Formats: sequence, C-alpha cells, structure tokens
Amino acid sequence: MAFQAGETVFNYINGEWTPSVTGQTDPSLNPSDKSQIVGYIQRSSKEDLNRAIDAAQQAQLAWRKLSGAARGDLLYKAANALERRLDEIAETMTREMGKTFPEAKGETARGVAILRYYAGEGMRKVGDVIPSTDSEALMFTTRVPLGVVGVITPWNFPVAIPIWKIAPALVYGNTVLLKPASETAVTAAKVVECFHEAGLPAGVINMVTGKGSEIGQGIIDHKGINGITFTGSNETGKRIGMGALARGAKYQLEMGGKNPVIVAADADLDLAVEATISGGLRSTGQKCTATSRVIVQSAVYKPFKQKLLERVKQLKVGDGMDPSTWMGPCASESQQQTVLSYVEKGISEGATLLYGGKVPDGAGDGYFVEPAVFDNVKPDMAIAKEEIFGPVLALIKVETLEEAVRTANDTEFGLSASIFTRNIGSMLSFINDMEAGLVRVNAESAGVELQAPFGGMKQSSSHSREQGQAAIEFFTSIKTVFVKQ
Ligand SMILES: NC(=O)C1=CN([C@@H]2O[C@H](COP(=O)(O)OP(=O)(O)OC[C@H]3O[C@@H](n4cnc5c(N)ncnc54)[C@H](OP(=O)(O)O)[C@@H]3O)[C@@H](O)[C@H]2O)C=CC1
Ligand SMILES: O=C(O)CCC(=O)C(=O)O
Repeated sequence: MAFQAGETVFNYINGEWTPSVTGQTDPSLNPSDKSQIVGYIQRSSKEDLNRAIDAAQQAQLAWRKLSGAARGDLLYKAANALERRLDEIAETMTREMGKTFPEAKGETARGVAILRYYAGEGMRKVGDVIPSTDSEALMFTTRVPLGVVGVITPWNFPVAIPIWKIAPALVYGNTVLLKPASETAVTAAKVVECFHEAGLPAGVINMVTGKGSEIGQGIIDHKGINGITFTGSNETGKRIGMGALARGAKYQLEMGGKNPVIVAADADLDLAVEATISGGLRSTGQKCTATSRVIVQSAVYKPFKQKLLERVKQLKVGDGMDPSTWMGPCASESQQQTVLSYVEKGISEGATLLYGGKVPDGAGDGYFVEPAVFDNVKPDMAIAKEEIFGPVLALIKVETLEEAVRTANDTEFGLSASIFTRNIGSMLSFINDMEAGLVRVNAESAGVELQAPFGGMKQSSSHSREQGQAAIEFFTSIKTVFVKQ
C-alpha cells in the first residue's frame, strides 16, 4: 500500500498494516500551513506495543539464523524501493516537517546509500582469532545480535536517522520495533513500506506510533526489548538511559549540541561565512550538529560580521516546496515558540539582535521565523549555553586562538565543532584540544558521512558511536570462544 496525502497511516505489526486497538488517531500537520493535514497516525496503546514486541520476538530466531549475506540482500531491495520512491518520500518529509525539498531529497538519497552500505556489511568479518596460551586450543571472537531492538527517533531527520539505526540493527541479526517521532510518523511509515516492499519476513521490522510518554516509555520498560537506540532531547535520552540501565538493557543515546565554529584571524572569510550559514541555518537550524556559536577573532570580527549579515539578509524563508525558498519553517509550533523565546532571552540578557528573530510578514498559518544573528554575546548567556535547535547565530568575539578553543569548550555538550584557518598549527591545536566527537577543519559543523563513526562527548551522547563500522559495537555482543579437542 502507498499512502496518499491526508490518509490514515496504520501501525506495522507482524508484516501487516494494523489499526490501533484504541481506535484513536492524531493528525500530522504541515508546518508551512497547519491547515493542511499530511496524514493521520495511530494513537496507540501498550496493547499495540506488546503485540509488536511479541511479533519481533517470534521473528528473531529465524532472522538471526539467516546468513549476513541473505539479510544484506533484503537491505539492497529496501534501498531500491526507497530509491524508486525518492521524490514522493522527500515530498512527504517536506510537507510533514518543513525542510526544503532539495534537502529532503538529499536526506532520502542518503537513506538509500546507508541501506546499501549496511547491506554490504552482511558480508564482512565479525571477529578475530586471538592466540591462546594453550597451543592446542583455538580462541576467537564472534558476534551475536542483541535480540529485539527498540528504535526511538526524532523528527529532524525522519528518513536518515531511522535508517542509520534500523539498517545495522537488521543486518547484524536483530529484529526491530520502531517508534518514530509523532511529528513525522507519516514519512516514517513510508520508509517502513520500503522494507515491506523488499519482502522482509513478518515481524522482523515493526512500527508503532503514539505518544512518547506512552509508547516510548513502554519500550523503556518492556523486558522483551534487549537494546534501545535513541536520538532526541537530553531529557528524554537520560530517561531512556536510566530506565534501560535499571533493567539491564543496552542503550545508545545521541542528544543535543551547542556546536561552535571558530573563525581565526587568517581564515578565508567568504568560505567561513558560507559554512556558518549552511551549518547554522539549513534545516532551520534543527540539527544536533548545527552551528550555533560563532567564535571570531577580533582582528576579523567586523568584516566577518558584515559579510555574514549581508548573506543572511538574502535568505528567503518560506514553504519548503517552493523552489525559491532557502529556509523552511520550524517543524512545529513548540519549536517556533522555543526559538522566539530564546530571541527574547538573548535581548533581555544584553546581547544585540542584529537581524531577524521575528515571525516574518505573511507567515500565515506556518511556523516561520526569520534567521537571527546576535552580536555582543557573552559565553555565560543562555543563547550561548543552551541548545536552541533553531536558526539563531550567536557571535562571540575573542582575542586569541587559545581563548577561542577555551570558549568553544565551555559547554556541557561536545558533539561537533569546526574551525576556519589556513595555519596548520592552529588546525592541529584545534583537532587535539577540542572536546567534540566530530571536529571539522574549513568545513561546516553539520554534515555527517554515513561510513564514519558519529557521536558526541560530554552530555551529547552515551559515549557510544553510531554509523560506519562503529555501529556493530552497539547492535551486537561479542562472544569469546575457546575450543579444544
Ligand atoms: N539530537 C537531536 O537530533 C534532536 C534534539 N532534539 C532536542 O529536543 C528538543 C525537543 O524535541 P522533542 O521532539 O520533544 O524531543 P524528544 O526527545 O522528546 O523526542 C524524540 C523521540 O523521543 C520520543 N519520546 C518523547 N518522550 C518520551 C519518553 N518519555 N520516553 C521515550 N520516548 C519519548 C518522542 O516521541 P513523540 O514524538 O511522540 O513525543 C520522539 O520519538 C528540541 O527542541 C531539541 O532541542 C529534538 C529532536 C532531535
Ligand atoms: O549533520 C547531520 O547530517 C546529522 C545531524 C544529526 O544527526 C541530528 O541532527 O540528529
């Protein structure tokens, strides 16, 4: 089945599209025009969740007994299905969460590439032979799946994030229960349809939609879930970590960021401006890797600020399906209100709002907000400390590069960071001293490559890494084998 705009999306349990036992649904709205309903999603209960987890448990043994190559083949088929439906799924994403259509297409293509990458992983080695002290014994490691993995995902990357968790979970032999963000559950259902079209056996992947406090909490508490992988807010992440720890389940958390870009005195300013805009304002600043603190050496502060302002003023805000739009709306009313409240907070704490930060004229029924640029920001202000998750850039002036790195590290988060400089020594100090899981030189803070490990330091993650070959560490357990005749 292919869902049409405005249709009701069911849960996917044991290979079948199934309405919730509650009989209740919630609308998913278009943030560019909340009068448009993208679809209705199931407001599920614990009973639906229990059925889905039962199905995933039943499917587990047969799935783990397939060869990695056979599981990989099914992922290749899911990739082909997603590729065939790329435009349709990207359009649903734009309508459901607001990012521009080109960005949504890019994300969907990334989903295809992730599926193909992990399909290939089904053929790669999973262990090592380790010399035993007993010369007559063979000792080696192998890996086994966790069992049933609960996948709890956010709304900001509704295709890429579910896929970068589901694909490795499946190829390493786990079965999956997906609980997508309610904001983007219609898009998620279309991704699940691609797995269905690929012919995955019933129960191997299941999806239940509903409130985080009901279905998400149910996943935390359910003994049948052996591992939970999560991306989202720090508050929810901590709840998941504590709940999983309490009952001995494995967990992996990717959470917030307050990512800096450092613009050194010798930087290529045009490059730095373009990267600050792209890293900070693409997807309306709603990326955990988005640039939000712009730390600039005083020698180039004024020219950098001028160039940045000139470019930001040119950015057109509007419906992501309009080809002339550069930046779409916030994904929801609550995101829009959060951004507006941080703009107020920045002003009241004494920073200077140079541009934007208001609801633009003619916003109609959309959750639009102009990109905002703040000057005279001090490191202890809320806009320099807390994750805003919106299009707000805070300019911070520093004298030296040492002060820049110290300021960049003065945060509870440690996800990504970038520097613009031509000096190899400055690059190396930054690479060594920056407390972040992703450090980028002469490139924007956002932009994750699917074949490389991704994750944060400090409060940004559970110190695990996802994507690339790092994914095997979470989705499997190592078994050390000792064999003697
Ligand atoms: N690191 C990142 O990439 C992201 C960070 N965020 C940050 O979080 C803020 C709030 O966004 P929000 O969408 O509320 O983030 P949440 O962390 O609440 O949502 C992420 C996922 O967790 C689910 N969830 C919510 N409550 C619970 C719970 N008690 N137990 C288990 N799962 C739960 C959500 O379900 P449901 O959608 O049904 O509530 C969703 O699927 C943003 O402003 C931003 O700062 C948000 C998204 C992504
Ligand atoms: O920057 C990216 O491509 C990924 C960002 C991300 O993982 C997130 O926002 O959750």
